[in-house]
Amino acid sequence: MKELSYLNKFFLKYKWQLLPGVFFVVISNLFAVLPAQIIRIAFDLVKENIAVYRLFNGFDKQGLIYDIFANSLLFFGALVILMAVIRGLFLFFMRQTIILTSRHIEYDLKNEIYQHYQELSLAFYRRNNTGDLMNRVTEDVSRVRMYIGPAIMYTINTLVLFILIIGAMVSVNLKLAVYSLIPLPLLALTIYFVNSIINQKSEEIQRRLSTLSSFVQETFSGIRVVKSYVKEDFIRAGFESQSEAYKQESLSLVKIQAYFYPIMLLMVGLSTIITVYIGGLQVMDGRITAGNIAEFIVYVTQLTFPVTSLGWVTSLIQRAAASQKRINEFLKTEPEISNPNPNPFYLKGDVEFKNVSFTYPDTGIQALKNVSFRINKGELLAIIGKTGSGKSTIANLLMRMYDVNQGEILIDGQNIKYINLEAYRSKTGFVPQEVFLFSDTIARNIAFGQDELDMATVEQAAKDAAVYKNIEAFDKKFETFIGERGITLSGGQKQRISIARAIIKEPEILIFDDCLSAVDTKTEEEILRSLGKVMKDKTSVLIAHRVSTIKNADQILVLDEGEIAEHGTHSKLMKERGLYFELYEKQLLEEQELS
Ligand SMILES: Nc1ncnc2c1ncn2[C@@H]1O[C@H](COP(=O)(O)OP(=O)(O)OP(=O)(O)O)[C@@H](O)[C@H]1O
Repeated sequence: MKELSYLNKFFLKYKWQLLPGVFFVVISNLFAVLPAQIIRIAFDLVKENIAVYRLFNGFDKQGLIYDIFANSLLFFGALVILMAVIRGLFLFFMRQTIILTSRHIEYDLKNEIYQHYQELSLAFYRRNNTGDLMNRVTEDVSRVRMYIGPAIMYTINTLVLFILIIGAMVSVNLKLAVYSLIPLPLLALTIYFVNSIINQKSEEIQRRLSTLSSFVQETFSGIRVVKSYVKEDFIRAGFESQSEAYKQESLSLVKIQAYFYPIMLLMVGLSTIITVYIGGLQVMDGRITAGNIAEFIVYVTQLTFPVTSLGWVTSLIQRAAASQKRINEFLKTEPEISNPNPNPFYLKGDVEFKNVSFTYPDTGIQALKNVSFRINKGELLAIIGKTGSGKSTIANLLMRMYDVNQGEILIDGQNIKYINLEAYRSKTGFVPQEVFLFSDTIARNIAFGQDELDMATVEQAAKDAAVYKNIEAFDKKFETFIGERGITLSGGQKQRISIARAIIKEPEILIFDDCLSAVDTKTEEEILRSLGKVMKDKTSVLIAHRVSTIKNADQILVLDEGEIAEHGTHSKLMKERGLYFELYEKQLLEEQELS
């Protein structure tokens, strides 16, 4: 319950919508209780009038008495209908205020969580899986809304109705009131237990369903592997057993649900029988009228739904509290990387690593050890090294996806931790190793970093990334849709679109993380030639596996197990006859064998 207090700020924000809602609940309940009293008056009237009518047996006036009697009954009937209509009107207002507000709060909460997600650093996304992130912003928020809307509305409704009805019952006859109310707490308890079981079962079904969907999603994404290994039957059997488990859970839920209504009706029936029996005794003793019994039966029926909702509401609140706890866990997670400095920052492009060491926080893998180098504005630094030697880690640190453990990274002479991060990132073009393109048009994918789509610059960026001709060859050219609903691009095309996206920002620093791996050496040369123009006067970091890609760089770093093994220009490193030289010779040999 403590967790739910997080929502109080929203209640405060929407108090002028919620307070009238509470008022409408009270009024609607008043009109729910009044008809019972009208029914009592009408009932007693029927009894008295029948006696009077019989008295006039054989007299002319008997017809007149009948007319008066019938008209007054019609009048009471109309009154009950009127009350129901007025009640309906206020119930409508009640929903329009309370339930509507709950939707507003749901919207605010979703946006707050999403906003917070975006502030969290890469390490957070490594720790938590996407499914979990999605669930908290959708499923959990929906459960919390059930507390804000229906749970609160029904709680107030039940409270008000209880006070009004029990007050009315006690004022008529205390003994009858106590007896007819006895089965109701039992009903509330039973509903609570049945509901808890239903919730447990529903959650289990939900879990089974998501396992089933993940299974289907994964097997369809990997359908090429499934088919090539002729594993269709094996996969089908897996699907069947997952479906069977889902079916069994669903069947057991249906069984429990089948108990729900009979139990409820049994308890209500018990209350009515007790009311009629004890009420009858009281009428015989002359303490109440027969009309009072009718009045009490209406009261008991009216209490049924609120009592039922009491059990339901309790489990709703429990579920909402558990969901809010999960949401709070994420909301209270502090971003490890934050923007410390809102002052404007105009990036020039000098970069320096000073004795940088870095260990990944979750795995404890030390990826860099005492790395130092300096790149002046306009220079090209190339990084080469075995797989896992720490090349991408340098790119990650340069984008400040993580903070270093030891040493410092200086940008234009200032520590990267203290400069305006947004200003810095917006002037740094990063092409990651794993290309990610959105399910959107090619034009919008390239223009991702732009505030407004400008086709002239999009086309220029495509030309600079040497992908323009490929795009022009598509039917819809730059309007071609890519991703799940669109065409499938080749690995090399994707890489070049990703490059175009980075250079369209006109960045001062460019980082290419092994983004030419999927193109042949001829295309690679073409890309490097056209990129040469873009990279002129800009600071660039080029991570590559092929020596041919990087030999013209101003400086080359050779990394080995997180350390700089060699550092210098191509000719210097060739003279040293170390790792770089070995790599060069090996790759030269491979190329000769291929050609
Ligand atoms: N996000 C991460 N969390 C934990 N450990 C990581 C993470 N990324 C990389 N590592 C580890 O850090 C080390 C250096 O990895 P890095 O990606 O920098 O190597 P690389 O030289 O770029 O390799 P490749 O050429 O294969 O891309 C590896 O041992 C890797 O397992």
